[in-house]
Amino acid sequence: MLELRQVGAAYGSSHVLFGIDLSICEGEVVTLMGRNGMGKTSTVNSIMGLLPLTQGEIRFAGDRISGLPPHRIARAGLALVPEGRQVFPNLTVEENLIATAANRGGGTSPWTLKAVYDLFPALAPLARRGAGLLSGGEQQMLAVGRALMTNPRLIIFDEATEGLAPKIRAQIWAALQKIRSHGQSVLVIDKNIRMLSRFADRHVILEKGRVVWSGTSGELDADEGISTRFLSA
Ligand SMILES: Nc1ncnc2c1ncn2[C@@H]1O[C@H](COP(=O)(O)OP(=O)(O)OP(=O)(O)O)[C@@H](O)[C@H]1O
Repeated sequence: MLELRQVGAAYGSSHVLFGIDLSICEGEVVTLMGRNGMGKTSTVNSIMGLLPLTQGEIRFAGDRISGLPPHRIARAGLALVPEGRQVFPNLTVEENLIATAANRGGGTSPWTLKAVYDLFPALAPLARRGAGLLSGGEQQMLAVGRALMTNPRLIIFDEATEGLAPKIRAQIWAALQKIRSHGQSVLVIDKNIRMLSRFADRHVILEKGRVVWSGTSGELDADEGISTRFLSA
């Protein structure tokens, strides 16, 4: 469904990605891991059309999407829950959810307002509250809900639990498990390797803008050295 072939990218003259290969099949959950500054967010930005490619190509659902503007890529069925929970602060919770509503994936049981409130019961009583007045955890739930309301073919979570209190973090992980059980294809970036190995099918580890390891959760669990070599601080 998503395929990156030999993707390179740069911020101006500063090259940060060097020939990334990555693929995600329908219904698969794949993680992108690596220490700080290794290129995870840059890879996501390349997929979403926010960072131009210097080499390679990105295909999604059979079509080439690299080179398209971000709104066209989103319309093709890709949704991003970015780092730092971006919601419209001047709209209410419900307006935020409705603002993005669509059925881009064309699924038969699309996400609706009710389904999002069932997923995050804490949001329902806040429906008419301005999103800018929510706590960090509530804003993150809303950011996930907004992405789901587009009914994407593939949803990308970039550090969705970063900086949240443990209780809220657990709620977001529980929601991600439910989203996954809907058969949703997911690309997830997070530092919690234990949660990721339980949650995902496959993993891709980046180091200095290159893929240095990829494999299944079983392979990751079987070799503790991988985590020490590529992930620990
Ligand atoms: N806007 C930017 N301009 C110039 N260089 C950037 C920019 N954003 C990121 N970089 C550089 O690109 C490289 C990869 O950064 P990136 O944010 O993709 O890493 P990351 O793996 O997502 O890290 P983190 O976990 O800290 O978010 C780093 O060397 C970083 O300094």
